[in-house]
Amino acid sequence: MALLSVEKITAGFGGFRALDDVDLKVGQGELVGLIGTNGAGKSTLFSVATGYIPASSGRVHFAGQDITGLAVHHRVRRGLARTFQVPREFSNLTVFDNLMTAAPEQEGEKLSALVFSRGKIRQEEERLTAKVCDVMDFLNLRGVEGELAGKLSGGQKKLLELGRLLMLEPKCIMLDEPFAGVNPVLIEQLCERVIELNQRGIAVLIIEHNLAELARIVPRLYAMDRGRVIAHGSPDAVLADPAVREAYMGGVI
Ligand SMILES: Nc1ncnc2c1ncn2[C@@H]1O[C@H](COP(=O)(O)OP(=O)(O)OP(=O)(O)O)[C@@H](O)[C@H]1O
Repeated sequence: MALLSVEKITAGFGGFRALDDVDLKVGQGELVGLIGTNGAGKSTLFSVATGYIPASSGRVHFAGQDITGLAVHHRVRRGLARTFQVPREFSNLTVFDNLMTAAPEQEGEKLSALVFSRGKIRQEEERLTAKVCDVMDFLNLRGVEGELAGKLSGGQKKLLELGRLLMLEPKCIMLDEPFAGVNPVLIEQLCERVIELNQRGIAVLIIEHNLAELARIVPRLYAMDRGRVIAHGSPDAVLADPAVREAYMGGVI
């Protein structure tokens, strides 16, 4: 059974249909790519799957449950989380604090904390600090932990955004153009991290325009055009598909 299953999804903006009867599946621990020309509907599909935009018809299942009507934070709690094309870090907070604030629930912030012992709150803070340190080590962000996030390079912001996802302990991450605006050295680093996360069992769905880079790391690809899935399968098969070649530059890829 698929971990994430998007079934016959239609969604749009006003009278415009951005997604038209879209089916897509990501298996447990799978690494899947999603490609398509500008405006094909890729980000909208991410938004529908993660609850930012409602579907007008169709269902979304995650880990065997129907999550179609659930709010974003309930989907996150179940382990489904996404990044955005433009990272959404808190630019006036440090890297460390950005990671700290991404953790799902912090005892020290809850009203019920008033009745918790100080020791318990401190324990929770220590646990979170250790987790932040693990994430920073994993993403090679230790050297900038005290920097304001707004001052980071484009690539470091993408790493931080990935780090904020990891604080949520997700089962499935959806990465929206993780390599866009990132220098080649950091792209390499991001690729390695994504592959390693996947090897640890996290399912990954990646939207990427850098087809060569994507085809190198994913065993399976979906291609979209004008709101519909037009091909899926191995990267070689999808990139050779006539409908895909036609959609991209009239058949020149
Ligand atoms: N908030 C919105 N309001 C109106 N139309 C929108 C909105 N968001 C997206 N669209 C339209 O929906 C269509 C699909 O957009 P979407 O961003 O999902 O495409 P995409 O495949 O992610 O494109 P890109 O690769 O350029 O990011 C486009 O025609 C876009 O203009």
